[in-house]
Amino acid sequence: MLKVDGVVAGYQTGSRVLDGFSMHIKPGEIVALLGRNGMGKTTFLKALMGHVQVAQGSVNLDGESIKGLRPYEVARRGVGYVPQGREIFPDFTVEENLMMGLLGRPDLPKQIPDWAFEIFPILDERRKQRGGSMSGGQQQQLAIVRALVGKPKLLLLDEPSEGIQPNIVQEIGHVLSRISREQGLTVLLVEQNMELVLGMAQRCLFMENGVIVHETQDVQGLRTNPEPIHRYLSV
Ligand SMILES: Nc1ncnc2c1ncn2[C@@H]1O[C@H](COP(=O)(O)OP(=O)(O)OP(=O)(O)O)[C@@H](O)[C@H]1O
Repeated sequence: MLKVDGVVAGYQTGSRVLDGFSMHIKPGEIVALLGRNGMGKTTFLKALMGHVQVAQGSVNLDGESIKGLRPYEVARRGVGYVPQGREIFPDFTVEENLMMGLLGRPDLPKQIPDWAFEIFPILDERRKQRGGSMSGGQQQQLAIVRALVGKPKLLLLDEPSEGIQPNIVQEIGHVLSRISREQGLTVLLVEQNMELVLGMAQRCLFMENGVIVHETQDVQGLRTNPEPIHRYLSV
């Protein structure tokens, strides 16, 4: 469903944070993208979304190029993005934040669907509460549901566990795995928390200096043979 070939991208002209980056994801798959700080994981998600310009290479979603599209156009093609740090609107209520998730999808009804409040029940209890007054974990749940109300077929998550208590991390993992299983949602997860990765991912890609350097299909095998984790993630 997503096929990326030879992507070169960076922040200044000529910079190659992504240096010929290639990967693919099958429909309904949950793939983790792993690597040390500064290797280009966030840059890749930004390049997919159109926040960072792709200088070379191709980016195809369901056989159609999304390279060079603006972020709102990428969202309309069915890509949801939960950025690092969540970036919810702190002065808006839970409901208002969720409405923002519908803004990019003029084809959908301008009403938050009931199911949005069933994904994480805490959001139903806190409908009228300001996003900024909630815990980090609740804000992350809000950011995820805000992306889901736009009905993405591919969800990009950038370090969703960062700064969040373990029980909420676990709940997020369970919920997204279930949605993927039941509804065929494809997920690309950038994450440092190996418990979340091992609990969710069906395939792991290890990234170094702007390219994928290793792939493992046997995610559970990383528990008994963590050598790639040590090699590509330890500092
Ligand atoms: N806005 C920016 N302007 C210029 N350079 C940037 C910018 N954002 C990131 N970089 C640089 O691009 C490189 C890759 O950063 P990126 O954030 O993609 O790494 P990462 O693998 O996601 O790591 P982290 O876990 O620290 O977020 C780093 O060298 C970083 O300094």
